[in-house]
Amino acid sequence: MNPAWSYQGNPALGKAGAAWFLVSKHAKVDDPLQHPGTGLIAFASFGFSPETPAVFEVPRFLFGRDDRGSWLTVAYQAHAPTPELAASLRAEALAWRDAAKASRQPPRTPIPVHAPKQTGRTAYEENVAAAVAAIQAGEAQKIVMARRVEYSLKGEPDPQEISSRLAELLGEKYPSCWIFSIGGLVGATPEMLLEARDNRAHARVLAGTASPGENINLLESRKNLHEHEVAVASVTEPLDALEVELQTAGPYLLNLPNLTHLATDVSLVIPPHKTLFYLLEAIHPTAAVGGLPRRAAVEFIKSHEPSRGRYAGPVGWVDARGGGQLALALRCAQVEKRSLVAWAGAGIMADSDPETEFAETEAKLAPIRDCLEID
Ligand SMILES: C=C(O[C@@H]1C=C(C(=O)O)C=C[C@H]1O)C(=O)O
Repeated sequence: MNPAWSYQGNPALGKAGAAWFLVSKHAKVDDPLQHPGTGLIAFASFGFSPETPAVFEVPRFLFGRDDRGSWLTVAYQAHAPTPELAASLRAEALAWRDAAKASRQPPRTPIPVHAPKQTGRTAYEENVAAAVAAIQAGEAQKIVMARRVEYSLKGEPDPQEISSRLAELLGEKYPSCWIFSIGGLVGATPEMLLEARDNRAHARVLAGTASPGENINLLESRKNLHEHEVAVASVTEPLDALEVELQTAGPYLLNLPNLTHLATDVSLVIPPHKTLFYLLEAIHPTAAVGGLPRRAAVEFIKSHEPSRGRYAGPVGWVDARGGGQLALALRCAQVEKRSLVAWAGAGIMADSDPETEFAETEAKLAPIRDCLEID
């Protein structure tokens, strides 16, 4: 279904924010509920780097639900909106909802795929060794290296159905994570880049990981604590430079079904007349997915990895009141016509071991792998 509004091209986050500000300012919004998720909403998924085209759009119809109830939002563009037009769109939306309810309850059974042709293990371990060498040579302090794994889908897949099924399965298996499905990128992420409501925002920074069977106490591991500190500083330092008032709480242990992370919460006050996008542009990519210094790490990533697409980019939704949630697109896969492309990465420091880092990416692929039936 065509969106009511979409941003074309590959915007820098600040530009996307400016476009959204204009749309929000000029839109006529009738929203009797006025709570998070109601009113004018856009779904957004940006690339890890600005060369990747973003998906940023207002759906024509949106069915929302929270613990207070459910609602329907209809969005449209018209020069001279009339009550008749609104009524006919509402009728169309309800018919669409009923048809969707009747036809497709995605089965909650694993998605059949072929085993990947290659794990990419050797290439990944070589990349990690190269990153360690670059760090030891003083080119950077931390570089996050990621790998992509492609599963081909069996049978005659319907990408829309695969996306809904993957989102359902992830929601069931990873209830404490943020589930997203935007433009075929589907995942269950534990990391919140920035969520905003009124003039307050909040981030959850993750870095430092213990995989199952790895017998370490992250809160006593110098390597992991240092890796974590670097990631937290990559969020707080740019915000301090913008004179944003902030507080941090952490590190603490975040236990997930597949692994444990070191986590720090950052709370901040959004400066007057500034938006979520303005702050995002200052911190993305954080050292949780890029590295330190940011520019050197991103250059290294670009010269050693294929394009990450929208993996490790901001993903979520924004409203017209300056609120929203933009998480980091991790633990996710891009659904293509005949394949599913999953990504996972790990933060590399001077003393990282390629085999251990590979094992960590395997653990980070678990959420996607848990939803597949691999032959
Ligand atoms: C890069 C990923 O995860 C990030 C890297 C982490 C680490 O290296 O310890 C931990 C959490 C995430 O910030 C990923 O899941 O692909």
